[in-house]
Amino acid sequence: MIKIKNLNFHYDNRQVLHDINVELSAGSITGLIGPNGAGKSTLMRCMAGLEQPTDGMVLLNGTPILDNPRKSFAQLGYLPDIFGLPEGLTVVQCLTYAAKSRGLPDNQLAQAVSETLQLLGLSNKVYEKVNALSRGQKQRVGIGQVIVHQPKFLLLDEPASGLDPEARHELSLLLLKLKTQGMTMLVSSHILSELDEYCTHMLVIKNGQIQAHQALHDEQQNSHQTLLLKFFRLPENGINQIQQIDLIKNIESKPDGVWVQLAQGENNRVALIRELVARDLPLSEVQTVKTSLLQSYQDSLNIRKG
Ligand SMILES: Nc1ncnc2c1ncn2[C@@H]1O[C@H](COP(=O)(O)OP(=O)(O)OP(=O)(O)O)[C@@H](O)[C@H]1O
Repeated sequence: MIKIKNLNFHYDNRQVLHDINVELSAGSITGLIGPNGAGKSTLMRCMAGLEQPTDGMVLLNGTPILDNPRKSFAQLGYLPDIFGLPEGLTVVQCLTYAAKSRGLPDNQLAQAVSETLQLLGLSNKVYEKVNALSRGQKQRVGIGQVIVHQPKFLLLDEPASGLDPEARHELSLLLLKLKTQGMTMLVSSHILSELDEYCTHMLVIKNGQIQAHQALHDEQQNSHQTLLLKFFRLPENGINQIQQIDLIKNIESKPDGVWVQLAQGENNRVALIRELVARDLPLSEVQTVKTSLLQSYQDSLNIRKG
C-alpha cells in the first residue's frame, strides 16, 4: 500500500502541493486527474522519491520511501511524462540495463526481460536499436523499463501519449493484466474515457490540493442507482404510470428507453420490477447504468464549488 502523509511541496518559494493525505490500496488502479498545472507530475515525482517534500512523507508498505531509497526503488516503477531511452542500445539491452539498475539478480534477468518483451508485444524487436523505433514502440519500451523488475507499485505519467488507438487499447489491457498480478498503480491522463477502461479509483487534484479520492463503479459510493428500462411498445400513459411509482426519484424518457433513478439496493430494483409488472407495463429489459469517470470527475468539481 502507498500512503502519502501530510505532504507539502514548494518549488523555490512557490507552494505547489498542499497538505496531501492519500492512501492507495493494494491492487488498485487509480486515475490521477486534474487540469494542467494542478500538480500531478510533481506529486508523482514525490511518490517516486525523486523530489524531497518540504514536509510530510510517502510510505511504501509503512516505510518512508526516502529512508532506504535503493530498497524503495526496487519496489517501484515510475514512467515520467517525458523520458529518454539510451540511444544506440537495442531493446533487449535497454530492458536488461533497467532491470539490473533496479537490483534484479543476474540469474533472473533473462527470464524477466523475455517475459516483459512478450507482455509488451516487443518480441520481434529484441535486437532493434531503440532510436530506430516508432514513437509508440518507444513508449512501450519505456513502460517495459519500469515493469521489468516486477515492482509492486507503478506510477505512470500520461503513458498513453503518442500511442495510436489500438496501442492505447493494448495499454489498457496490459494495465488490467498487471493488476491481476497484484500491482498497485497510479496513472495520470487527460483522456478520461481511457482511464475509465481500467481504473478502480480516481484521485482528483486541483491547485495542488486533493479535490476527491473515490472508488469508481462502486454501488456503495452513490446514494442512488440509475436504471435504463426498455419496454416493448410502452402505452401512451406509460411514463405517467411509471412516474407514480413511489420508489422513483427521477425519470427521463430518451430514444433508447426510460431512464430512472431510485435509491441504492437490489431490493429496490426487485420492488420496481414488481411495480412495473403489476401495472401490466411491457417491460423487456432492465440495465444498470454505471457512472462514468467523467461524470464522477465533474461531480467532484461541482461538489467542491457548491
Ligand atoms: N521544475 C519546476 N520549477 C518550478 N515550477 C515548476 C516546476 N515544475 C512544475 N512547476 C510548477 O508546478 C505546478 C505543477 O506542475 P505539474 O507539472 O506538477 O502539473 P501537472 O498537473 O502535471 O500539469 P500538466 O497536466 O500540464 O502536465 C505548475 O504551476 C508548474 O508551473
